[in-house]
Amino acid sequence: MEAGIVGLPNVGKSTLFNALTSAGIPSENFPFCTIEPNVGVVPVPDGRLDTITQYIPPQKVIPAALRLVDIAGIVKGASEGEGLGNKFLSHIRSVDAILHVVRCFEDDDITHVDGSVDPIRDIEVIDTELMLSDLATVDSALQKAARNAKSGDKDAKARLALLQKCQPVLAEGKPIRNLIASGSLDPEELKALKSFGFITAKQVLYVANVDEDDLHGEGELVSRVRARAEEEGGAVVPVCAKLESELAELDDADRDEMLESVGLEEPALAALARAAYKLLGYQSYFTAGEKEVRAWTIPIGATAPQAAGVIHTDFEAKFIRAEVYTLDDLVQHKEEKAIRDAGKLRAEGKAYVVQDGDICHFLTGA
Ligand SMILES: Nc1ncnc2c1ncn2[C@@H]1O[C@H](COP(=O)(O)OP(=O)(O)OP(=O)(O)O)[C@@H](O)[C@H]1O
Ligand SMILES: [Mg+2]
Repeated sequence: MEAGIVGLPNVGKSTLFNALTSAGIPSENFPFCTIEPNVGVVPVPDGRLDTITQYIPPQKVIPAALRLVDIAGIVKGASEGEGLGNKFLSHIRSVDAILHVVRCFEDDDITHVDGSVDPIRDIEVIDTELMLSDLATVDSALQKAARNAKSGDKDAKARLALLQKCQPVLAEGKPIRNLIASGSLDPEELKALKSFGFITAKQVLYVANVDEDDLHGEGELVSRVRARAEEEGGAVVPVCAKLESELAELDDADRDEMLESVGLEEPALAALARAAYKLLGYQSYFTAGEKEVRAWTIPIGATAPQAAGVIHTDFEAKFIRAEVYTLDDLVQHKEEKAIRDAGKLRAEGKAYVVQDGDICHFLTGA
């Protein structure tokens, strides 16, 4: 899973990225501090991995990973080449989801490019640029599709028809995700849509970058962002990027102490990852053995062969069956052999829909 971080300049994107990835890239109080995009991989915290490793101690534990792309701040006019934004938008065309960092902290020492803190205005500036950028994409794709469709090719005609549905939505100032949410596209069209890399087709998770004294996001500014997210079926996670970056520098014991002293149960990454999973309709299953215990990310509803295909593309086609048990089975019986002896190790076929938290072995053919 890959998420792209967007937002106005100087709102805390790189601070957040650093806190999550411990990458130590520059995050200073001046707009456009980031120029080249930064890519980092963060492990997704999952307490179930700890439970599994209590019973099946492995040589290594591999949590699910979230790839983050931190790009330059986007300003008004970015889609036409203002600021640094335009060129960098291309770096987020392939991500699965957008993390939109919105400034919700008041601090006179930190420059706001528009002079005041106003999260909804800021969101609209970014949304407009993303829509204009998609509109440019749709316009050039339309020309190409129209040329190709002249040959009478069926696929080319379908692409043209799809683009003709997208164009008016964007021209009206609406994101493509509204078109998706309206349910008027069929599965074929939804699949084809991906190939265009529209930024506004992606789900958005708002990261409300809050003051140190509003860590739970109960303030007025965050509630405005929350209302906005609800309107579009998105979600908001309050994060104090500054505090998170301080937490990231500490060792485990000091971190727990600091979390307790500020009244937080966990670093924001855990909540962020959970929200991103939920928004994207993702879940995890596990593989567990002496060599490694590992979490894998799959869409809700994935069948056993599709889940196996995440491990290795060949496994999907070569899938024979899966042996599946649950975390509860493991806690109750303490080892796999006992689970098998108790008749709880289920043999599942191609149609099995993998459930969140399943522990699986896949049997595959040559
Ligand atoms: N929650 C917060 N409270 C107070 N200050 C913050 C908070 N989050 C970030 N800052 C400060 O805001 C400044 C800008 O942060 P950062 O460089 O991460 O922004 P950015 O969005 O990456 O900017 P650019 O688009 O220029 O790359 C830094 O000085 C940082 O310490
Ligand atoms: Mg930055």
